[in-house]
Amino acid sequence: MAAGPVWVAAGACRRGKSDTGLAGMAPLAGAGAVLAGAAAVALLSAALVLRELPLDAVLQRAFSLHKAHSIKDMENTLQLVRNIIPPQTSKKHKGQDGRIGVIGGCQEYTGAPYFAAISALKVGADLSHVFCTREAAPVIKSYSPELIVHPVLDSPGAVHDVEEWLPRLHALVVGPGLGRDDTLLENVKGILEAAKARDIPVVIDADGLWLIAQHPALIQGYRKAVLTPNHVEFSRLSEAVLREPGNGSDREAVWRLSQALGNVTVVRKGEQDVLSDGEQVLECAQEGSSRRCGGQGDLLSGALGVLVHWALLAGPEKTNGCSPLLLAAVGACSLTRQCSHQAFQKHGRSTTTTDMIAEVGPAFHRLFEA
Ligand SMILES: NC(=O)C1=CN([C@@H]2O[C@H](COP(=O)(O)OP(=O)(O)OC[C@H]3O[C@@H](n4cnc5c(N)ncnc54)[C@H](OP(=O)(O)O)[C@@H]3O)[C@@H](O)[C@H]2O)[C@@H](O)CC1
Ligand SMILES: Nc1ncnc2c1ncn2[C@@H]1O[C@H](COP(=O)(O)OP(=O)(O)OP(=O)(O)O)[C@@H](O)[C@H]1O
Ligand SMILES: [Mg+2]
Repeated sequence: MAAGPVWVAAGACRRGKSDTGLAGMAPLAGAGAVLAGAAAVALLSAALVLRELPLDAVLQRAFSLHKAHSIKDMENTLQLVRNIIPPQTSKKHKGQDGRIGVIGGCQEYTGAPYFAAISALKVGADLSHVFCTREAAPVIKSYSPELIVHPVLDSPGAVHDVEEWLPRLHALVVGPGLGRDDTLLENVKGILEAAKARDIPVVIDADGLWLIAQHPALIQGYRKAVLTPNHVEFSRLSEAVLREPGNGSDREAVWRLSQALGNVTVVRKGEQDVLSDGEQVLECAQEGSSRRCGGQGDLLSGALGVLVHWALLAGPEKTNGCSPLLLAAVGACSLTRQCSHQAFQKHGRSTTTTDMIAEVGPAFHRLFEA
């Protein structure tokens, strides 16, 4: 089996809540690691409840206590990601493995929504829709016959036009190539409200995060939302929500932002990805590449849209009580970095996101099926 992601986990995944916020341990391999992880999280939870230790001291202790077990946790976490992947059988019909909608695509940016939507298909969704502006539609359609492209995002009835499709969609990816036009952002506000009303999970990235920084209440407390900020987007969000610049590379800042947003899952991308649902903090340092071409975050957001659907569908017995969105984010982060790593080995300095998307199949197999 390929070396999995290098994880430093504040605590292994756990089964539901009890009075300490922890409950029965995962009956999985590496139980020792799970116990250590649980101890770390219990320590964190207890300290937070008692407010006796400053959080950073608790986090440091949690992480140091846990470092020794991170390999076991890493295997444990990766196994949990594998658990949520639906089997491929002849008994399924088109759409059952996922129908994903990407909300984004405007005159300036047509690549980002394409990258997100095609990545969702390559990960294993059956159908991938893009809801973009009228002028972006023919361009995105020209990239790929596999995508179903709706030129509605700047129409007067944009919210209604998208809302009509929501009953047929399992998850939305909001923001790739959206741009910051006020009318479009206003339409996306309505689309987010409609998605929440239907309990549809949403991945929010790129200019979708620009919108959230202006109106955090849009997703406050919506635990089926995952935010995927890069460094700059994280600072904007942290400034808007916590009134502090937020050093995105430290775990506490990510944990705080998730907490402040009501346990919305936050994935702060970077040299290491830091992930938190406001209860646990995970880090992914899966070897990626030193190539920083645009579009890699779009690959991640598209992959995440599918994995979120699968994780929620799998149910707690498969996720062992771990947050399904956090697990899905772990999977998407490690997959994106593995794609980057594999593509860079072949193309070096000339690697593009298109090359990375071509690696989704082999990278997925290597991480989750081999
Ligand atoms: N082919 C396409 O269609 C693509 C379209 N895309 C779409 O573009 C839209 C805007 O996206 P964006 O990422 O440029 O965001 P934005 O906040 O304007 O950046 C402002 C400043 O932040 C910095 N900076 C940027 N990234 C950083 C990072 N990772 N880590 C650290 N710093 C970073 C950098 O600052 P500088 O280096 O200039 O000082 C930059 O100038 C969005 O809708 C997206 O989906 C992209 O997905 C790519 C492919
Ligand atoms: N310094 C780094 N070293 C290794 N991997 C990195 C580094 N910075 C980011 N990554 C990885 O690159 C991917 C995209 O992260 P990035 O911060 O570029 O997102 P983004 O700016 O939203 O990308 P996009 O251009 O699609 O908008 C993620 O998988 C992240 O883990
Ligand atoms: Mg981005």
